[in-house]
Amino acid sequence: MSVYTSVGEAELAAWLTRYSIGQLKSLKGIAAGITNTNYFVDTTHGRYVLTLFEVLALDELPYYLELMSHLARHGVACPAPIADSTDSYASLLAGKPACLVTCLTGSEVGAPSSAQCQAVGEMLAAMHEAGNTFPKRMDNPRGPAWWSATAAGLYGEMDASDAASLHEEVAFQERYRFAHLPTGVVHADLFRDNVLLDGERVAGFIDFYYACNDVLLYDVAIALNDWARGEDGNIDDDKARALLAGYQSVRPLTGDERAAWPSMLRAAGLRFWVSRLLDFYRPQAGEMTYTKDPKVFQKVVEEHRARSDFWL
Ligand SMILES: Nc1ncnc2c1ncn2[C@@H]1O[C@H](COP(=O)(O)OP(=O)(O)OP(=O)(O)O)[C@@H](O)[C@H]1O
Ligand SMILES: N[C@@H](CCO)C(=O)O
Repeated sequence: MSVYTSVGEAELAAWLTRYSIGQLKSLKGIAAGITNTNYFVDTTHGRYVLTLFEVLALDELPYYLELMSHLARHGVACPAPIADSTDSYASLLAGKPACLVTCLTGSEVGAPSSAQCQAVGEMLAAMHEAGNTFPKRMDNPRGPAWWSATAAGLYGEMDASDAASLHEEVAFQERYRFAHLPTGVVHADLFRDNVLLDGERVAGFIDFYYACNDVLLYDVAIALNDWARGEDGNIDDDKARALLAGYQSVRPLTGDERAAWPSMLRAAGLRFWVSRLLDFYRPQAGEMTYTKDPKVFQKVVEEHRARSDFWL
């Protein structure tokens, strides 16, 4: 259940007068999602998605909403934010920062086919290319400095062999410098639950709230570690190759990127291993998240360590 903030029809109708999207017909809470409150909003002009932000503040939203607008304008499949009469994408509703975006077709796919993985890889590369002309910047709040410091605070509470494995990975990554690799706008959380698919077509990437400027290859590795991972936790070779083939059909990897790829797959796994450990050991009071299993990403990292074929 993810309607944390209730909005009444009268309150919404009054807020909608700032938009040029017709009259409110109905609103319906969206059950999926864990961070924000989402509603489908039907007006006389069509269907929109209303998001009330439960964590981000109003002044933090322009980077993300302007990025989505930029990407949609460039033909990347993602929701387009709707501007109000002050030309803003967000304002307060029921005391929360809120925005309206276009409603996409399609749905989340838990067990994607290789063709769907290929389509996601291709759209990710299109997103990276379109991001080249986005002028705003955002540092990655969950980069190497973050995961090293966060892991350091958790070793003492972890099982000794898990802590040793985590420490080994943090130390391994500290020896790598990815600064020479191509950078740009990355989604940074392109998991299966953040993509709507319509058959084999990507209907849209959603949830851009970890997007930032970072190494492009990192985004490919994050996506592959989730999209190609089967129920047994192992990476499926066909899906991994398909995602990479889709990506490279738009943006072929450079020689430096190919050389960095095995370490980058581990770095991308480490980031989610650490964030899931943090949620597990330090659940935030009042934060509306349920803990996802850190072991899944420990296994991903340890498998990549032992791997010899990286699908390139
Ligand atoms: N633009 C959109 N068009 C159609 N459906 C959407 C759109 N945005 C979100 N949804 C639907 O709403 C659900 C919840 O959205 P989302 O996953 O963004 O929730 P959240 O709580 O904001 O984020 P998260 O769950 O990742 O913390 C999605 O699974 C999707 O089904
Ligand atoms: N996609 C993340 C959660 C949101 O950042 C995970 O599965 O750990």
